[in-house]
Parts: sequence; C-alpha cells; structure tokens
Amino acid sequence: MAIRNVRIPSRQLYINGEWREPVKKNRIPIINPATEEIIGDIPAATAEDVDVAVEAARRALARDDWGSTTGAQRAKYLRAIAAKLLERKSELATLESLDSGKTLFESAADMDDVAACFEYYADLAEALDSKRKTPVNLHLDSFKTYVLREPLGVVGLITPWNYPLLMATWKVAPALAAGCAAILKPSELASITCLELGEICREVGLPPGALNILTGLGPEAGAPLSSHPHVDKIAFTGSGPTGVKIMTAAAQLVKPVSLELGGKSPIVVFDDIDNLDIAVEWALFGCFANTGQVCSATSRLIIQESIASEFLDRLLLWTKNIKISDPLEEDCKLGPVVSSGQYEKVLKFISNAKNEGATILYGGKRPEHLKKGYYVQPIIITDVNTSMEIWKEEVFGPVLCVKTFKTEEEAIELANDTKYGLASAIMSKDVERCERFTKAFQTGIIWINCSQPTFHQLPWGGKKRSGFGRDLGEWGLEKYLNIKQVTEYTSDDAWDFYKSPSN
Ligand SMILES: NC(=O)C1=CN([C@@H]2O[C@H](COP(=O)(O)OP(=O)(O)OC[C@H]3O[C@@H](n4cnc5c(N)ncnc54)[C@H](O)[C@@H]3O)[C@@H](O)[C@H]2O)C=CC1
Ligand code: BAL
Ligand code: NA
Repeated sequence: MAIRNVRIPSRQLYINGEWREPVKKNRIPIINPATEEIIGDIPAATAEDVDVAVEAARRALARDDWGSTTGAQRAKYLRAIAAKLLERKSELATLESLDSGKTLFESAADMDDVAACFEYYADLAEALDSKRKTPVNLHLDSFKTYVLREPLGVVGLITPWNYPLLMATWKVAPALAAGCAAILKPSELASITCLELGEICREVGLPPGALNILTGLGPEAGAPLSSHPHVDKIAFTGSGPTGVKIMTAAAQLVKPVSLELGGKSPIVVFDDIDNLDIAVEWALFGCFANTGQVCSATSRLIIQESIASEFLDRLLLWTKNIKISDPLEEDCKLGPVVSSGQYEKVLKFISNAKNEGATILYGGKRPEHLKKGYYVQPIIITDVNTSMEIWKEEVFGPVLCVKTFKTEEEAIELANDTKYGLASAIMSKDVERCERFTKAFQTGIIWINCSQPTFHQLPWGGKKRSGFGRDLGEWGLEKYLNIKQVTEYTSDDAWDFYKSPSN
C-alpha cells in the first residue's frame, strides 16, 4: 500500500540474514493511529520462530565471520548501517509517523539520532579492541593475570512503540558493538521501521544471525524469548507489569535482565527563574513532546506558589497554541496517541481524575477539527492531591498535573513522592539550590533548567520501580560484555599445599 508516496513494505521475520515466514504463518494488522486505517501487516512470531532465531544467533557466535570479529570489523558494519539509514531517512521517518502517530519532525529527529547512535557505538566497538585484554599486576612473581571483556552471548532485546526504531537502536547498536548476537522483539503496535532495519542489515552484509528481528505479540513472541534457556540476557524497555513478567521468567534461569520501566517524573519550578516563558516552554516540552508518550516525561509540575497563577496563565496560552493535526502535516506538534487501547487508557485517566475531584484546567477532549484518529487535546489538571491516581500513575499521554509548594523542603518531598525513579527536572537560577536538588532527587536522570534533552553519550535508566541497568554511553555497552578473569601460575615451584607422597 502506498501512502503519501511511501510504500508500506510487506516483510517476513528477519532470521539468519534472510526473510522467513513465521512457522504459524500468522500476521498482525498495522494501524495508522491518525486515520484508524489498516495500512499493512507484520508477521506474528511464536515460540517456534524464537527457537529458530536463537539457534541462528548461537551459530553466528560460533562462526568466525561474527564470533571472531574484532571491534574494528564490527564498527564497519555499524557505520554501514548508519549510512544506509541516513540514505533512507525521509522514507523511514514517514513510515515511523504512519505507524506510531509521531509528528514527522520528531520522526526525522529520531532517524538522525538512530544513525548517530550506530556511529557512536561504532567508535566504542573500535575502542574495545585495545581494552579487550587488560593485564592486572598483582605484584607477585608467581602469577600472571589479565581480564578479558568478551561478548555476553545471545541477547534478547524487547522494545516499546513510543520511539520504535530509536529504542531498538539503544539496545541493538551496543549489543552488536560488543559482539553479541541479538534477537530484537519490537512492539506489535509499531514495528515497520524495525523490520526495515533488517533489510538494511541484509544489504550491508551483516553476517547471518548476528541480528534477528521477530515481530509479534508480547505473550507469544516476547515471553518465549525471556524464558529461552539459550538466551543469555534480556534488555527491556516498556511497562512495569511486563517488566515484572520478564524478570520473573528470567529469574527461573538466573538470566540477567535490564529494565527501563517508565515513570511519573517531576519538574520543580522556583520563583527565581529569569524568564517565565522559557520555563513554560520546557514544562510543555517535558510533558507534551511525542504526545506525552515518553518514559521520562515530566508529567508532574511542582510550582512555587508565588508564581503559580502567572505561570499557569502562560502555560495555558502556550498549550492552546500547539498545532494538533495529522502527524505528516507541516508544523504539527501533537499527533494522535499510538493505538485505540492507549487512547481509551488516557481518557479513563482523565475521567478518573475528574471523579476524584481534580479540576481539568484545559483540554482532554477530541479536537473538533479531527473526526477520526486517536487524538486528544493536551490536558492540564489542577487541584490534585497526592492520593489521586493522576498524581501516582504513569499515563503515557499528554497529561500534565500540577501542584504548588511554598518551601524547598515541601518541593523535594513532593518530587520524590512516587514509586518511580527515572528522571527529575528543576528550574531555578540558584546554582546551590540546583546542587541540593541534584543530590536529593531519587532518580537516574536529572535535568537542570530543561527537561528531556537526551544524549547518547550519557547513561539512561532509573531506580525504584523505574527499573535498573543503563542504556547508552559506555554503560550501555558494558551490559553486553562478559568480564572474564584469567589467572596463570608462572612459577616452576610446586604449590606445596599438600604433602608430596614421594617425600
Ligand atoms: N518505559 C517506556 O518507555 C514505556 C512504557 N509504556 C507503558 O506501558 C503501557 C502499556 O503499553 P504496552 O505497549 O502494552 O507495553 P508493554 O510493556 O506491554 O510492551 C513493551 C514490549 O514488551 C512486549 N511484551 C508484552 N508482554 C510481554 C511478555 N509477557 N513477555 C515479554 N514481552 C512482552 C511487547 O510486545 C512490547 O514489545 C503504556 O501505557 C505505558 O504506560 C509503554 C511503552 C514504553
Ligand atoms: N527520550 C526518550 C526515551 C524513552 O521514552 O524511552
Ligand atoms: Na501502528
């Protein structure tokens, strides 16, 4: 099917370097959330296909063309992938928007980030060659020791729909850089661009089995991957309940996992900020970018009482000015949410908030000019108390709830009043106060005078119920490495622990 001059490719599962029909031959429709139309379909993998892909991955590790590569050789593949991605950037960005509802501007930015992330891990793969073997000096004559950093093995990468190709890349690029063989299971709600990554890997001649891509439903394709005895690690980004299932399955085999499970992140705004509009825009971007479907969205605005009224007035003006439209339209700043399920979920959160006594200051309805599609106006909710669902639970939609504070102590208590621990933001020009908050925030990511800017050189992940482990940066590579110590006895003398029978 061709939409706006982009053909939706029809693909199979990408296993062992080729396209392969799923054993059970099932397919899942692709729905464009802007129109609610079916625009194609993706293959639905099951446990049988997981077995085939895991075997292909194991064989890749055993073969010299992947298992014995240097980091420099792997870097060449990663750079070739990045180059192909950029060649197809505009097509891939359109496909991402059609599949997920992301604005075309954000999809295009994602494709740049995806290519840059492959390039970044190409550099780290090269650097790994000099760090592969590290001597450790024990200051003993009788022992020579060193530490090897080796690929961990076969890794399962289970990813969400909010940044479909980018979240996959945060795991695929470092896994390949480390020399692992990977099986990617993208979200069934948005898999098109991840399948195209398969085509790109085929074109650049990535050795068969190094990366396998299995689209399909979570319980049918993700669960058998998590519990597979020959998968050495699972890296997951998605919801808390699914994270618990994956960790439980992996625990039976003592399989390591890393989990990035979203949050309910605070943005604390103090009255000493110089420019109200600049702070307002960050608050807006922090919660409404990507239609609020961001794990680190700062969806709790905690504002100093002295400026609350003026701040909210401006926030309202800015919010009303956001262009909501088909994500492919120029200047669109807010597209639909990803699916009918997510749409219903967002609307339910809003009605629950009303029923619990909160005030809908603005939004939360279907925009009048959009009759179809999973569109909802951005929402600002006030009169919130800390026992309300809207204060406590992740919505994953353009929903901002607001509370005020008087003192710094009160602000930090409100900020940390959450089971999650992914990100926190503070807006203040007082450097020492920002330092105090940096220490006090119980999260893995701190933003000062901004919210959301993300750089692939920096560790990404949280604490508390937001999970553990880190993507990105050198930390994102380490998790795909096995650290192996080698201890050699170099003395000609006997060990002399036991009495020799010949004496
Ligand atoms: N932390 C984050 O970045 C994300 C958080 N979410 C949250 O999750 C909510 C629900 O969204 P979903 O798409 O249903 O998230 P989900 O957590 O169910 O899906 C994420 C991935 O896990 C897979 N999966 C589902 N069940 C599985 C199982 N039993 N074993 C292995 N893999 C499984 C899915 O197929 C998908 O690839 C959202 O409303 C949002 O609150 C959703 C996406 C991303
Ligand atoms: N910048 C966003 C990453 C995420 O939502 O997972
Ligand atoms: Na879709």
